[in-house]
Amino acid sequence: MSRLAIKICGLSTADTVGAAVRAGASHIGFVHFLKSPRHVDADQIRALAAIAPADVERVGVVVDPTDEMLDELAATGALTALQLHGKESVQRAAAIRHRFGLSVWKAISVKTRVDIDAANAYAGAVDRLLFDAKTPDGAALPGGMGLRFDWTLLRGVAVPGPWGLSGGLSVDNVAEAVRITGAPLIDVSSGVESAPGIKDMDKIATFCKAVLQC
Ligand SMILES: O=C(O)c1ccccc1NCC(=O)[C@H](O)[C@H](O)COP(=O)(O)O
Repeated sequence: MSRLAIKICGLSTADTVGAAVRAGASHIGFVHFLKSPRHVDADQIRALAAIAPADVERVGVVVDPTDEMLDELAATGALTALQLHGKESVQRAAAIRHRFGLSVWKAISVKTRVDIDAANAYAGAVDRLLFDAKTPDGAALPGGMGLRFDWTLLRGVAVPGPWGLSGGLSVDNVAEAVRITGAPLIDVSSGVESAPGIKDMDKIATFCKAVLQC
């Protein structure tokens, strides 16, 4: 079985980028969303991304971004992928992929099987689907809330193309999540923090170790 990919999301310091890389993360994520406690601006993303070796994918997380915002991020030359974490339509996702020439991920907010099925519409329009827990109406953030969904909804589902699992993962539950879903990529944020927006280097190390043992 091939090694699972790991994305540590919401990094905002050089130390924690280093910790993620040393622990074996294949992807590092930078949240560019002002309301998030993990928000980093374009200059910070440029500096943080430069710390990682070239073979580590650098994912910019955005929510219903404007082209101007994406122009600024793309101009950093720091990102290999954009993760669309808002209500972007299939057409908007495809247009972003075409315009910016970066790999495009679409986060799919999941509560029921209907949400999983709706992801099929993005087949061919994006490079990866990321199944994440749907946050409640009125929640402060559309992701990074430490919420999980019913992983059995993904059991036996033929996802069209590369995908990943996200939402409420931690060292205590990630092996079960992988066993149930068979996810090829695991994404985590709150589960490796000591407080919202504060990544914990030890938690990053133990989480990655647990994933790599799956
Ligand atoms: O993390 C954020 O603050 C965030 C804000 C706005 C949109 C998306 C955000 N995070 C996206 C991620 O990829 C998270 O890793 C994912 O939602 C899982 O988060 P968690 O449940 O905390 O592990």
